[in-house]
Amino acid sequence: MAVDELIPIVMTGPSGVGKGTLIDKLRKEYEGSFGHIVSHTTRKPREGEVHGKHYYFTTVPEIEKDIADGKFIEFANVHGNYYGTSKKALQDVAAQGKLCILDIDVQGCEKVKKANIPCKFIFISPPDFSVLEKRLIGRGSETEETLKKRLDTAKKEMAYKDIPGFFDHVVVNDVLDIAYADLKSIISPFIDLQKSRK
Ligand SMILES: Nc1ncnc2c1ncn2[C@@H]1O[C@H](COP(=O)(O)OP(=O)(O)OP(=O)(O)O)[C@@H](O)[C@H]1O
Repeated sequence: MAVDELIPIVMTGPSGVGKGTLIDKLRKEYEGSFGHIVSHTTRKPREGEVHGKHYYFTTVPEIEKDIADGKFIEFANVHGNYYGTSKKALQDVAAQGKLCILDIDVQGCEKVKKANIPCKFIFISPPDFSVLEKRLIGRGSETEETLKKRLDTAKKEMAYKDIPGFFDHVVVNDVLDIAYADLKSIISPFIDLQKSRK
């Protein structure tokens, strides 16, 4: 498949499915092809997360003002925290001739679609629901309360993958290497295009 436009790649899927893990692998293998889009969030930093690198950590009043000013292409309030991608963050990456990869939730995808921004939409799905719970517990990032919230949200998000035409691709993340190979086959035409434009 040939592509002729360096459109952003949007990865979504329930919390704990492995989006971050897959994106990290892509970034390692194709170092230099992907720009770094720094999202904004009002959640507290996890250990090791750096402001301006992993996220712009911001406050609710600040992000609400920027959203009202139309500075975000998508944003969502997930589990009581805002997450969003500013237009400027995408422009910064495009200006460097790099490929954008967005890790956003399903609500964010809806907003990007409504904003008519052309993107490649990829849903990362768990093989089954119990796997999600295991991965979230295994990651050690959740309290009992946030785990329940994430799993409740995940149930709703999973329904979207079956909406005809909503996603361009669904990748099942069961065995990591197989999921990664599937993802690579979808993304490699974009990598080729990005490299040819250097
Ligand atoms: N195929 C896989 N098999 C087993 N474990 C996996 C697999 N993919 C990811 N994991 C593990 O599952 C946990 C959740 O993965 P990750 O943090 O990448 O999820 P995420 O979708 O980015 O979540 P969030 O949206 O909450 O950031 C991590 O501990 C990761 O190492």
